[in-house]
Amino acid sequence: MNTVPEARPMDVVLDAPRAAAQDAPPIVELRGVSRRFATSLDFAAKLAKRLGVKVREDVVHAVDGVNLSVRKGEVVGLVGESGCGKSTLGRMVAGIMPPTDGTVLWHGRDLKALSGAEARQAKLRTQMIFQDPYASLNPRLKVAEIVGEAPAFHGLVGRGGLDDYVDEQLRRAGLDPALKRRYPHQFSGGQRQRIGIARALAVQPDFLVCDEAVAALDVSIQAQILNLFMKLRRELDLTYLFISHDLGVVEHLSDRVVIMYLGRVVEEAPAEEVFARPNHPYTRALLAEVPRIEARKRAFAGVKGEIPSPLNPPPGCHFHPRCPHAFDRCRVERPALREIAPGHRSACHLNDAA
Ligand SMILES: Nc1ncnc2c1ncn2[C@@H]1O[C@H](COP(=O)(O)OP(=O)(O)OP(=O)(O)O)[C@@H](O)[C@H]1O
Repeated sequence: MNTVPEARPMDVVLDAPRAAAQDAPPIVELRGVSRRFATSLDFAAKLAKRLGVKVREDVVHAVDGVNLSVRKGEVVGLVGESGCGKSTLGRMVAGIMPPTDGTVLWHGRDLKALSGAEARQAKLRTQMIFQDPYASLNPRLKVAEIVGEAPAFHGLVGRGGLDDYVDEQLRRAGLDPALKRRYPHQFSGGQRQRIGIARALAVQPDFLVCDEAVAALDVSIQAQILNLFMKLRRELDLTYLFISHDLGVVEHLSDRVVIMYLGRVVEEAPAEEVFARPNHPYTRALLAEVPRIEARKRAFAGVKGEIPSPLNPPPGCHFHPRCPHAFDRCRVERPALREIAPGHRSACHLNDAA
């Protein structure tokens, strides 16, 4: 395939500014948010259900009673093993998936209570960037159409100014506007991610939810895209929820890190604090004996055993079957996420025993 070479080789040093955002108002706040999914029934079970026969439907507890806020100007890193509910939580934060229980507040207002126009505003101002940009780029549209479609539709720019507007977004995302008549398949993976970012920027968001946004890219390209996110943060005053299974990525980028395990938040703290003084046994296991330089490759090397199925999560503390410190209480009682130091919360019964 004839791809265009990477347009802007960049210095791969990550330089996330750790802005003090503790006092800023939350852009999004989740209060006691849960999301369950009924597993899909096979044909016979569906038929039986339709005929009024009681059919046992299994329920996946993807997200279970999460409180989380993302403040204006923050970069929040959300980390956990595959299947722990990160993407589901990200979609609820972005307002594109409603919770089964709990409330999502956007700039202090219940998302469900917004008028049609306000809900559209909320959707535009919060944009999601996904792992596989190619899957969400229409292969039949040229880059200029992909980037220009939404701002034109929403009246953010007049037809006369659209061409220049698209060029500006492409430049911001590190792409040469001269390439805008090309199709997505003519670009490399990193450049496609830049097209996805230009498309998101084109609707003038203030909040980006990045779901494994660099996971599919080579390490050197990952660093370029991460640098781009941080540059955009400085230029456009953006706020980020950065979802990743990769502790290395999150460490470099985040002001605050939230660790999830089987649908629940088990620890959250300023990034330096999580890496210097991890409290929860799960967080400590994640970080255990992971030499900094190797963190990318061995993000979860320290955690023994498999993550249990969210179809049937263990009672009490979900982590107890894998926890070397578990005692009786852990097997029956859900630990509350409580403050153990300023801005540092952990959900572990060991903190009460201490
Ligand atoms: N639409 C859905 N229908 C049924 N189950 C779902 C649906 N979406 C997610 N799940 C289940 O919810 C759980 C959490 O999934 P989610 O994708 O949020 O986790 P994740 O931490 O983002 O994992 P990964 O990094 O592998 O994407 C998983 O068990 C998943 O199979």
